[in-house]
Amino acid sequence: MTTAVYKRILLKLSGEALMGEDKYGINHAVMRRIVSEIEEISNLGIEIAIVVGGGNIFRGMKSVNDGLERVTADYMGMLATVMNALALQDAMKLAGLVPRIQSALRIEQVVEPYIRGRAMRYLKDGKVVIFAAGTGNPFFTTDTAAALRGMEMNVDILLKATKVDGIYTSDPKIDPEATRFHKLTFDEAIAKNLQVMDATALTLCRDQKLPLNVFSIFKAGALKRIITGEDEGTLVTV
Ligand SMILES: Nc1ncnc2c1ncn2[C@@H]1O[C@H](COP(=O)(O)OP(=O)(O)OP(=O)(O)O)[C@@H](O)[C@H]1O
Ligand SMILES: O=c1ccn([C@@H]2O[C@H](COP(=O)(O)O)[C@@H](O)[C@H]2O)c(=O)[nH]1
Repeated sequence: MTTAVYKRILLKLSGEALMGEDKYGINHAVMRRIVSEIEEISNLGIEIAIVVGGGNIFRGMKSVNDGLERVTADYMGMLATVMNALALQDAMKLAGLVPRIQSALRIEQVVEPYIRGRAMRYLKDGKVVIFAAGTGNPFFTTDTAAALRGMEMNVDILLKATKVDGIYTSDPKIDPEATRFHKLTFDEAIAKNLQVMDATALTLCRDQKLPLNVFSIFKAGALKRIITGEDEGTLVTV
């Protein structure tokens, strides 16, 4: 019998992961594969909260160079995460999961607003809660939203699902010599400025002692292996 070592998790899904090998947007075949990985751990009785990124559609900082005001660009980035959340919700429904989106920005005809108590109840009821629109504030990222919501939901661990299989000495997409860390402390990750996750998110996790595991969502079964306590990706602790 498979035994889970975590009861409740916060899964940060990178927006860029949702586009697979495409250049932009959502690749629905990739989305279905990701959902099937989530379904596998939901079947183990894990309570799952998700923060979804928006980098596959819009990144605030990038558009500032094209003449947008930073705050405008960041709101556009947050709205991009709502689009991803809607697509993820429908893919989850098709797979038989029961998702609920809560948004940090109020757009009530589309999704319900973030209400902590309600989100906690959904999790206890076995529903998958998708947090959209990041923190609701410009100048932040969805990594920081993941750390924040993870702490608010009292999760056991923050799992950052991305395109690379852990934290490397430098960006493995650029540096072929980069080597992967199995384990790190938050202080080491911050001091080495490893870029895989922003410093605000790392600091929040460190201060609240919320462990973090960075792994590849494209590696079949990786999510389940982490949940069952196997060594996968990079584990960051205090
Ligand atoms: N030291 C490092 N170790 C691992 N990955 C790194 C490192 N430095 C930079 N990266 C890059 O960081 C990326 C992980 O960030 P990712 O794009 O998943 O997060 P994000 O920016 O939060 O997501 P989104 O696409 O939603 O904006 C990897 O694809 C990798 O190329
Ligand atoms: O709390 C937040 C979260 C996000 N943003 C903006 O959205 C985009 C997309 O988020 P990613 O974390 O890069 O996936 C981000 O570039 C910001 O512009 C935000 O302003 N506040």
